[in-house]
Amino acid sequence: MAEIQLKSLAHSYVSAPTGPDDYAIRQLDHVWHKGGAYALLGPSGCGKSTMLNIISGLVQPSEGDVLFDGKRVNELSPRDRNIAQVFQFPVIYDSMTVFDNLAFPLKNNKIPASKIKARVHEIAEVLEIEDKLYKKAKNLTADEKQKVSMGRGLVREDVSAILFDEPLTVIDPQLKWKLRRKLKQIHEQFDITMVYVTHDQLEASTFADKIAVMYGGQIVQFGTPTELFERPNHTFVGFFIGSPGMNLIEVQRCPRGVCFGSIVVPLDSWKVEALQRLKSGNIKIGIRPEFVEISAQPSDETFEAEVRDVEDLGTYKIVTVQLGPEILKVRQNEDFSADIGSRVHLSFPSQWLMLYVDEFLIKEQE
Ligand SMILES: Nc1ncnc2c1ncn2[C@@H]1O[C@H](COP(=O)(O)OP(=O)(O)OP(=O)(O)O)[C@@H](O)[C@H]1O
Repeated sequence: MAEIQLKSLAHSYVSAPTGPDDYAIRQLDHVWHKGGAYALLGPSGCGKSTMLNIISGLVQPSEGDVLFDGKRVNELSPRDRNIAQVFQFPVIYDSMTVFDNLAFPLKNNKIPASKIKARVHEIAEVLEIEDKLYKKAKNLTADEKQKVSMGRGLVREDVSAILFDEPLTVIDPQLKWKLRRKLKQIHEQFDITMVYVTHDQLEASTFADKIAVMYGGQIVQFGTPTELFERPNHTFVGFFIGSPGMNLIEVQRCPRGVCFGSIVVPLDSWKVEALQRLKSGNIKIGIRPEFVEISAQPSDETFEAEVRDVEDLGTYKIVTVQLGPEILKVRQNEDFSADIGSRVHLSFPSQWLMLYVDEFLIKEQE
């Protein structure tokens, strides 16, 4: 097991990159700590697989260093880095039995036969494929094959880390949940550094203690699922995490706050000071649908909006409202009711009203 550090890392598939758009990974520093269960979450094309392949050694970074426990490994082959990688589609030998597939990485490392047998049985038991051990892999279902593929990653006790690249894509939806739980359990049992790539926020938050959100070749936030929800560090995190995502409104500077259309939103004094200091005109406010409050009566702190839609989602409702030129989503309890076209009064509690300049969150200490 190792601590994996990425230092001033950048990667371009173009031989002579001319600008940031030519980079699949833009320069970043990041540490995956020893024994952590991490998810790397982001949309298609943001650079997740490139990052995994740089860690495992399948791709050589064009700039920067990869360090395992402080030692530079840029020149080491995947085998010498001792990384296990589980891909989207099962990588197994069809003509071998399940036992031989699982034993293969250990035989390669010259582990004694008795130890191999014990370890293979241990992993097969955890993955619930013990009864398949002496069957040919080609006779397995797609789910079982992927379990074997995962088992080949998990079987080695000496690995620096296990990297999972969307491993549950081929798995039946009902089994996905079970396998994710299983991986979590394996992590707790064996205490291995695991990095799990996905574009599914639910998958990321059920597996990982901490999630790195990637966007446009950058890690825009690294935090717990709660941190990503409550304090999105970048507008993309606000939009991508949550269902529906954060309400984001383009605004202008106004005395004591910001405004859009004829709506003036007062801000805490430290936010106003930050806006005076920062020069950019790219300003947004963000608030999650869960944190917008609706009241029947107006007050000095409310904004009048028009109800456009009320969607009943069983245990809660999503209310769509029009506030000035903007459409917002508000989450309400299942007992909320309002006629379409009726007026409601919204308030934005200041601790949940985020301010973004150039897409990044403005924090109080800045
Ligand atoms: N071998 C390659 N040669 C050239 N460009 C590549 C190569 N592999 C990836 N890219 C480009 O690099 C960028 C990042 O791709 P990458 O596969 O790392 O993203 P991803 O987040 O894993 O996407 P997905 O979820 O679709 O797999 C994309 O623009 C992609 O087109």
